[in-house]
Amino acid sequence: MSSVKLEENSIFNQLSACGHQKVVFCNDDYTGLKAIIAIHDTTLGPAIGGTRMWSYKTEQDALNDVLRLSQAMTYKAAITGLNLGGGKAVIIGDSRTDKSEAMMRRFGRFIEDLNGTFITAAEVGTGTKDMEYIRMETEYVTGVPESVGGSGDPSPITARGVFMGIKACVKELFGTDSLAGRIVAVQGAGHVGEYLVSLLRAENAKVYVSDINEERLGKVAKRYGAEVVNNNQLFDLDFDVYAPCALGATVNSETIGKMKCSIVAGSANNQLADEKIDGQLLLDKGILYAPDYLINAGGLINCYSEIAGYNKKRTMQLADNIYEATREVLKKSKAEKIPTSLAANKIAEKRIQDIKKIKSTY
Ligand SMILES: NC(=O)c1ccc[n+]([C@@H]2O[C@H](COP(=O)([O-])OP(=O)(O)OC[C@H]3O[C@@H](n4cnc5c(N)ncnc54)[C@H](O)[C@@H]3O)[C@@H](O)[C@H]2O)c1
Repeated sequence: MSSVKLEENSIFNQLSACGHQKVVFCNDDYTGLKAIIAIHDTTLGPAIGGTRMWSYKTEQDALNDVLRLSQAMTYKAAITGLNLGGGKAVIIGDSRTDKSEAMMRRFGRFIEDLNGTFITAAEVGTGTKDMEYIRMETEYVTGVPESVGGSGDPSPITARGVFMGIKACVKELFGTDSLAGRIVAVQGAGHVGEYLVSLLRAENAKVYVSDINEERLGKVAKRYGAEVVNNNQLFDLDFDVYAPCALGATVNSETIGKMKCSIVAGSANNQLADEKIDGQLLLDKGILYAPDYLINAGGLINCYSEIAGYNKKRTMQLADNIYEATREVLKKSKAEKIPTSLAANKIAEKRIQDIKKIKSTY
């Protein structure tokens, strides 16, 4: 324990509060690059996480965001059984006007300096083209286009993981994981939503689908034989599974009050508006919630596969493992009478502690 006295709002205190290992501030006046790379935990392997480019109002906002997001990546990798740690990067700026090839390549050189302890991918405000620029300066980047040896669109893998999460919940409640005759409401007919609808329909589930993009909604519904429903009236309907595949925070005290379903399982990030309050509300109401960061881990699995040498069959297998991982979370939640979100966090933390212990021997 250090005897150094730190100011109340010191960065070191902030790092200690969430257990971060390292934060790197990257500055380059020529390209205008101002980035922060946060490495949360590398017990399980190199820290992986996307690079977000955003017009943060203050440096502190950027730091808060990168610390929060990198910690979440540690949990996601741990619970999915991947040998990866958690990290994240943010670039401060407007991705539409401030980005350039030189800036992204300079950022790639900062990543290279970290010698493989941090691997990045595309996130909000960055895309495959940016990853290609970063790749020119470092090999520690994933999510480059298929044409240059990458793994391409992760959405089919993400949908597969969500499908497995739904099946695990259905098994828990109904004793069989067959979806034939079950009713699933998919909110959001985008990349993941469309693949999910196709998997559900292939197993003869009845599917309601909603989206604010009418054209896309109509196309997806027609292609797979799903029923279009009004997004605002979704919770008036009776269905077994609510699959949020559009926005976060759609599971909150108001919507939980209206829900008639018995399962919540979808791809959207941060589905619970307040993890503690809403996790408990769902538990009290007897609604099974498949933690979002577990069942939407397909994107991360895709990146992992890219690092290990892409193999489609192996990648699908890893996504299928989400079934057993979800079963384990549900079992723990039931045994300890705790929300599934908390059960998932505990399982992730235990895996990290266990591996830390075995690595401590010479
Ligand atoms: N693509 C992936 O591999 C992946 C991985 C992990 C998590 N996710 C998360 O899953 C969700 C869906 O991702 P995606 O790649 O399919 O995105 P997408 O942008 O392709 O699709 C989102 C869809 O939701 C619709 N939508 C937006 N607001 C809506 C609203 N209020 N009500 C209903 N529909 C609405 C949009 O019109 C769009 O069709 C996002 O939250 C994303 O962060 C995606």
